[in-house]
This record gives sequence, C-alpha cells and structure tokens, in this order.
Amino acid sequence: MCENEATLLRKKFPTKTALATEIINLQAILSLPKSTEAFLSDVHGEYDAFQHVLRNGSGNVKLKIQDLFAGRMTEQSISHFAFLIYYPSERLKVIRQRYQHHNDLCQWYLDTFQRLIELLHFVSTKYTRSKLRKALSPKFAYITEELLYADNNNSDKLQYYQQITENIISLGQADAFIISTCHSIQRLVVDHLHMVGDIYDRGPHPEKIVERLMRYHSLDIQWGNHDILWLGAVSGSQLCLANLLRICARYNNLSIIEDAYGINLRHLALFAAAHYQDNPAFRPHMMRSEKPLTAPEQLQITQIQQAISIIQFKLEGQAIARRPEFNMAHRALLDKIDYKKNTIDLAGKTYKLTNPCFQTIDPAKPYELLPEERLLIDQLSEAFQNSDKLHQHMAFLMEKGHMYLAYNGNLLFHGCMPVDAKGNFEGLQIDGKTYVGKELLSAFEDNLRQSFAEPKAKTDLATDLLWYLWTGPRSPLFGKHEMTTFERYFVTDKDTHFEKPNAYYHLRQQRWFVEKLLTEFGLDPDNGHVINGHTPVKKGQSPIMAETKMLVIDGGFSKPYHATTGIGGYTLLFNSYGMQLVTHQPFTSRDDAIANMTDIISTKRVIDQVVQRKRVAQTDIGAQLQHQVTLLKNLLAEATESNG
Ligand SMILES: O=P(O)(O)OC[C@H]1O[C@](O)(COP(=O)(O)O)[C@@H](O)[C@@H]1O
Ligand SMILES: [Mn+2]
Repeated sequence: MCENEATLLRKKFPTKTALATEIINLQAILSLPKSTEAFLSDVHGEYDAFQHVLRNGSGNVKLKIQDLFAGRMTEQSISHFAFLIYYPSERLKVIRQRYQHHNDLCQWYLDTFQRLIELLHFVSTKYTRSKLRKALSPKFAYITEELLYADNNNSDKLQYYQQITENIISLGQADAFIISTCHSIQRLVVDHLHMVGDIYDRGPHPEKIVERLMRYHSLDIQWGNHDILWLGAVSGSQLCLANLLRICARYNNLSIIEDAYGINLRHLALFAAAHYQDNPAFRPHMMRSEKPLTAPEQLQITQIQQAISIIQFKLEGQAIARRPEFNMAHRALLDKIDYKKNTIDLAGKTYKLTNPCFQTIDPAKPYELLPEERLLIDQLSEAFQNSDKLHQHMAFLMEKGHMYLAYNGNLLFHGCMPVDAKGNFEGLQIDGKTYVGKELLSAFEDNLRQSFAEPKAKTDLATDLLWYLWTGPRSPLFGKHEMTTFERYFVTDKDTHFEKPNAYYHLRQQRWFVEKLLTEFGLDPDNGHVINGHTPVKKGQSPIMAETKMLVIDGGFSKPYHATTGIGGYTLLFNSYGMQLVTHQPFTSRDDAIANMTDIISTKRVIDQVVQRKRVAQTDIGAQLQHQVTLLKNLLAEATESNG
C-alpha cells in the first residue's frame, strides 16, 4: 500500500468503527447502478438550443417520465409534465392563466407536487442521500426530504405530509417549490456531461454557454477545431485570431467580441472602411430569424470580413514559409495570383478570380502586411490577451479540456485520428520527432498548454501548431487535406472548394478500425465505443457506425447546418442499461419550444439486447473506490491485529 495514502486514511478514519463505516459506505456506493453520462457536441454558440438540451437532460427527463408513469399518463400529459420540468417558470404562467379558480389551481398544485416528488424519488434512486441533498435547493431541502421518504401507508404520517403540502400552497411557496424541484430533477437526470468539442463560432452566444458550463456540476470538454481558434488567439496565435474574426464577421457575430468580451473593433472597422468596398462574396450570412441589418451595417461587416481575410492569407504564407515541416506549401496562394489578369494557378490549372479585393497586396511581396495591418493585428492580439472575461473562459476550457478522453471504457475526441487509406496512423514531425496515434494527440495537447502558458510568444512552434490544429492536413481536429477558404471566396468552380476528408472518415465505418483505435488508447476493444463530433450527420446517414462501435453525435445545434441534417441533431446518453442515441427536433427558438412543446423525436438503444445493468463498481470512479476499500480493509486488519 502506498504509505502516503495509508497515512491520510489512518488520520481520516482513526478508529476501527470509523474504518468499518467507511468500508460499508463505499461498498454500498459500488453496488449502486452506474449514473448517467450525457454527450453533446458542436453546440456552436447556440445558447438557447444548448440550454434546451440541458433542461431536457439530453432527452433523459422524458425517458424517466415515460418509464415511471407508463400506463398512468397519456403522451400529451407526459409532454406537458416534461415541459414543466424544462421551463417551470414559463409553464407556471400558462397554468395560472388556465386555472383561474383557486380550487382548481390548488388541485393542480397537489397533483403536481405528488408527481414531482415521485419523479424526484425515481431519478435519485441511483444516488446516496448526501448526493441528492446537494442537488436540492437549501430552501426546500428539509421539506423535500420529508416528502421523499414519506410512508404513505401510515395514516398519521399521511396527515403530516398533507399538512406540509397544504402549507406550501397557503404560504404562497407553491411556485418556488415547483421551480426548485424541477431544477433538481434537471440536475439529477445527468450526472456527468461530456462536451465533445466546438462550443465556439457560427452561433451568437458561446460566452453564455461557457458561463453555464462553469456552473455545471460535473463535466469535461474535448476541444474542437473552433475552440482551438479562441484558445489559440489568447495564446498569441495571430492566425487563429484572424480566422476567428473572419468567421465572426461572416456570421454577423462581431458583437461577441465587442459586447461579450469588451474588445474594441473600431480600428479594424476604420481600416476596413478605408481600403475595401462592398463585395458580394464577403457579405455576412444571415439567419432568417435575425433582425435584418441596415445597409451601412452590412457594408461595414463586409469590409471587415475582407480586411481580416486578406490579413489571414498573408499571415498563412508567412507561417507556411516558417514551418516547412507542416507540408502546406500548396496553401500559400497569394504568390500564385496574376494580379493584372485576376487569375490564379491552382494544381496546374488557371482560374478566373471573382470578387477580388487584393488592393493591400504588393504582388512583389504578397505576404507582407502593410504597416497598418501589422499594427492592427498586434493591437487586436493584445486586446484579446487582455480581456479578463475571455481569459477566464479560456482558462476554464484549458482546465476541463483535453484533446481526447478515455472515460468509462469509451474514447472521446472531436475530429479524427489521421490515418492512411489502410488505416495506419499518419505521423507528424514536431521538433524533429515524429508522433503518431495517441502520442500525436498528446503532443498537440502539450504544445497547447505550453503556448497558453507563454502568451507573449507569437510565432514559436507551439503557437504555430495551434493554427495547424485548425487547418493542417494531419490535424486530428480538422480531418481534411486542406481548407479551401480562399477558393470559396474567389473561385466559382466548385471543384476547387472540395476539402478531401482523411481516410479516417471512411474507415470509421468498420469495426476492426474502431477496435484498433480503442486498443491504441488502452481501452477494451470489445466493450468500448468511439464518440466523435465535428461532422454533421447528413439526411439519410446513420450516426451509429461500425456495428455500433462508433457514434457520431454532432448535436445539429448549428442553425446554418439544419438544411443538410434535416433534424435538430443527436445526443447520446450512457446509463446503467447502456448507450442510447437521442434524436432531437430542430430547435427554432426558446419561445417556440415552450409554446409548441417541440422536443425529442425518438430514443434508440445503441445495443438492443438487454445487458446486465452496470454498477458503479464497473466504472472508472468505481475502480478508484474499490482501491480505497482495499486500503481501508488492510488498515482495519492492521488495527485488529495490533489491539486484538
Ligand atoms: O460553412 P463555412 O462558413 O463556409 O465554413 C466552411 C469551413 O468550415 C469547415 O467545415 C470547418 O468547420 P467545422 O469544424 O464546423 O466543419 C471547413 O472545413 C470549411 O472550409
Ligand atoms: Mn469541428
């Protein structure tokens, strides 16, 4: 036994009784059913949709209601009850309108209390009482516990409970009690949350998502390529910064930078206005639900998108020259342009350039920034590094985040593992050493941690690798051979827009390949699964691949992608009965969801045959607890020997 651990435990449990009590306690926990994990990915700044999925416990609230009240409630009542739990304040308003007579409202309260307490009991059976208490609002903890552990067969007690519920109503606490119980249920249905990448970009409120996650009881994050842009920007990568600004302009989200993070974009706007005009290729994408922009607003964003894109293309050329080992020479494009003819040579073919905006480029030195551009990007970089709120959010992403996670037998990562057509891991040379497989992912993580710790270093290898993670051909987060941003803006021939995916995306359909991945990460290939985000599951495709070994759960939160997916998206649950894939309806707006009660479409067990219910003992935490039990038992034996 490790002496340190033993000494600590000896101190904490100084008597034989204390040791025995703790052993009994831990063994009881080990025999509880495994708690529920939920998996979400590609939330992409869609805060309301994300909140909706947190509120419905990734679909688990409804499942629990269905399990518990099967045969006792109609589908419609189940929906109403579920939406009360997701949006208690809003639904209570509707209820109060509906039941204008005091007696009717009281009856509704009494029925609802009973159902809520029954459900709370049901969702907390997997937890110890102390864990349940933590999920209750302190204001109602005592009352709730009294109601939870009620003995309905004893008539004295029954009267006592009736008194409690009647008092809650007569003292005007009914709504507060319902709201707090609904929140406790929301919290208890998911014990641990996995965010499989891409919290940032395209949608309007990533900062609110991060703030919500900061208050969430238990979670981990696997970084996505879009998250890396933000982490990279605060770590000193001006390329990551240029890319994220470009995407914010493209999706009309510059307010995230100005309003949410307090970073002033005035200089960028002035520079852009001085050098760029309107350009159809650079107008912001607008969602139909958004308030239309005025003409001057649209022009300003269009100018900004051009200014920052050109800075990005120039900086790319510089990084590509600085890092020949990245093998990205084919992505240095500004020197392949004939600026007089407005054409570009790509892979031996000449293409006409439409919507050109190359006025700040010196054809003799195409990758050199203008002095104003240099000043601008330096200032912006500094402002990003000095935003306290952004730093706080990124520090949280660093603390909870990893490139990959092995958790309860499953392997989680956002994008891919770079492989060749035969499934051999492809290597990347970093500082003279070639990394492949698990080691490659760890090397990227080490470099990110280093770059984040040294934000002043702006063109060092660790920082350049963050840009590589965004767009490099062997980036596990990008997963394609090249990112054709330039062509998408300036070349009409769609063939040039193609971004060839890594062979991974074809191979992950096959069981042997997924088993190989699990083995590489030291997991049991027979029982584990690989869980990815990143690629929207298109209409007609299945998110369950490789004979159920591979699950792709792009949450479909991103509104601009709804047309390709056709559904809201998928989330995953892993409870004591196994894994369940939940299909969600497209989320339009919070108001619409509440009014029309649009929710989940279906839930499907990933593995159909009923397996034996998993206990805490069979989880990663269980293994730690088991280890503690062994230590405690040794101490108890020692104590028994020494004092007979
Ligand atoms: O949809 P947009 O804004 O044109 O962006 C397309 C770009 O986004 C990417 O798909 C990367 O973002 P995702 O991780 O969301 O897929 C690039 O491969 C592609 O060039
Ligand atoms: Mn992604």
